[in-house]
Amino acid sequence: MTVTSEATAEPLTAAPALAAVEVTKGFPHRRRGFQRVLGETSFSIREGEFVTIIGPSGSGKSTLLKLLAGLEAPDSGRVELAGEPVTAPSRRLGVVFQQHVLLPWLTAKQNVLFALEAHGGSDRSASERERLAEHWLELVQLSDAKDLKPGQLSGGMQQRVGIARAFALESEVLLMDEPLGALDALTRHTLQLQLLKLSEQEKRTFVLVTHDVDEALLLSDRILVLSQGPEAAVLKDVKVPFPRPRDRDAVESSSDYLALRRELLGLLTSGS
Ligand SMILES: Nc1ncnc2c1ncn2[C@@H]1O[C@H](COP(=O)(O)OP(=O)(O)OP(=O)(O)O)[C@@H](O)[C@H]1O
Repeated sequence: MTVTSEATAEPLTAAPALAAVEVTKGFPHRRRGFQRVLGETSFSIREGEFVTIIGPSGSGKSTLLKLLAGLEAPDSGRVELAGEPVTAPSRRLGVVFQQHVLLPWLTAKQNVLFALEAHGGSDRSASERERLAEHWLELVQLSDAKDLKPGQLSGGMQQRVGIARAFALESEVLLMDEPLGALDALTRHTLQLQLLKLSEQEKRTFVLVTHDVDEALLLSDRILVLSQGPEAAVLKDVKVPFPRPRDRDAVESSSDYLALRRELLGLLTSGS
């Protein structure tokens, strides 16, 4: 099924930071030989926007995020970053995955520093890199644990190191694939608020993949709902109207909240 995206219909008031232009993507399939996962999909994300991609399981959310990150190439169409084609991963596109791969022999701070050194370390002095690492670890409330190694940190703390590391790299766009997906409900709840605060303080563009409708409503300016695959596309582009800065209570007690939540859950279950 190919669904026309409504996302492109909305007038752009700021430069598109990231755009998917008629992208398609498929993979070899055991029985069918080949399966097209994403049908022709187009949308634009403005500079400074927080956009979340939700959709039924297996609809192609992670695949789409990998295309946006330049980690996979589309079969047709293109991804553009500020008008330039994205053909490979770059420092301008940061990525956070569900499982952070922290180097087990390095401390939390050394993990952040290692990434800073690997990604253009020569642009900054050693003391600047130190300052950045400390700054981001403080913002995710890990100053006290900065000298501990991953094996000494809880899952939520490791996830926060990964988030600090991704933010420290200061990419223009931060793409996050279920960054809180592997966490227990309470830790997830707390980290959602930290992510909200960080994203509101930072002037950059965010793209999040999540299964969690409440997380999407709390964090996003816009939610792109993917249709049920195969050949998924953007079924609906939902604007999230809650004013910023946000807090969870204000968002969840807003008169629009329940209606939007119901609409999103309806779209996810109907998928068409
Ligand atoms: N490298 C690959 N090779 C073959 N098939 C793949 C590959 N990557 C993804 N797929 C298939 O593409 C489809 C979409 O996968 P994807 O992980 O993008 O979906 P998703 O919406 O992120 O799923 P979920 O919500 O369950 O995480 C699935 O059927 C998956 O098996």
